[in-house]
Amino acid sequence: MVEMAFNYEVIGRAIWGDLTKKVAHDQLTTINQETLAHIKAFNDQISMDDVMTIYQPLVQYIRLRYQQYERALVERQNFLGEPVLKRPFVIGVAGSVAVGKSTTARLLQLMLQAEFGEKSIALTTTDGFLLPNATLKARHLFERKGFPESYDMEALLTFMTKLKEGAEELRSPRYSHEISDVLPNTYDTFKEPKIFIIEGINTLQATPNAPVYVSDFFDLSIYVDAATKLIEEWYITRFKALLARTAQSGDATNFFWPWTQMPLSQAVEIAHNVWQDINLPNLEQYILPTRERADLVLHKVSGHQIDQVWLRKY
Ligand SMILES: Nc1ncnc2c1ncn2[C@@H]1O[C@H](COP(=O)(O)OP(=O)(O)O)[C@@H](O)[C@H]1O
Ligand SMILES: CC(C)(COP(=O)(O)O)[C@@H](O)C(=O)NCCC(=O)O
Repeated sequence: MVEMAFNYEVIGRAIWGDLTKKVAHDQLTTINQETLAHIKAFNDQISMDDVMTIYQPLVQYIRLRYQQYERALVERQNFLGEPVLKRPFVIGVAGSVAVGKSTTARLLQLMLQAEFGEKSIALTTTDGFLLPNATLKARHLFERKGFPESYDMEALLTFMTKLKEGAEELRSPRYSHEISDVLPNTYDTFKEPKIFIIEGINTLQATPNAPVYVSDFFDLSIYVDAATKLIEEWYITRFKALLARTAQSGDATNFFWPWTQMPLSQAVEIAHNVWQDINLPNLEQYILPTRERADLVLHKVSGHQIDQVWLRKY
């Protein structure tokens, strides 16, 4: 049996946190008050200690990788005697449902925007490429939501191809956790970003019947990891927050409304069952086995604190 994580350099929080101190001062991004305010406004639960200790060195590392990427692109086009193309540097973020992928991706977007400019950094999620709930139900796939067959992988691969071809304008369908469905005719649009972040449970998965993987389009991949029991806890906390928001809105058409009309303990029990029957098997069978594909693993412990960063050696 091959030991897990054997292909990674496992770097503890304190050592990782010290890395930016070794970067020449003129290259160091200082997180200004404005960026901190944006982060707080987006999620006030995010620890500022994590922002400084984990994310600041990570942004430095991404900048390094971005510079290497740009150089390689110029050298390749020079070799071919062709003009240099505008191809975004693509970062994929993977991990379980509710592990914190979208929070990590948004945090990275805000921090990279401070460095590269707001318009340069775009973000989308593969949730938008899920088949709509009505289609999943019609195909008897609703209990398989999040599993590979519940996505329109062809549309996702077409999107990735256009993105890397440097399309001038591009759009991706939007998913809403509030209604737990893809929003009809609602898109995010992108105009030639320098860095494109795409997050989703399936970003490192193989694509059945297609010659390429989504991750073939990535220049850097990140897997957000944690013990399964903790992720289940975070899933339930998020569920309760969504219920509270729905109850407060008084919107009886909301997907979560029926759960607001029963005792909380009963609703939470249903959520535990959804975790047990859908999201946990998906994690064990399809998501966790992709972890070792990632260039970098952010390992979380209680309270979402990152205790280790794993950097792939080979
Ligand atoms: N760094 C963090 N600090 C505090 N809470 C977090 C952090 N990351 C995620 N969360 C919370 O954990 C839950 C799941 O996070 P989310 O980003 O929605 O996960 P995912 O996109 O992987 O499903 C949410 O309630 C979110 O607010
Ligand atoms: C949309 C998802 C597949 C992916 O979610 P995410 O990683 O954004 O949390 C997931 O949230 C989901 O809906 N799973 C199906 C079972 C459930 O309702 O949780």
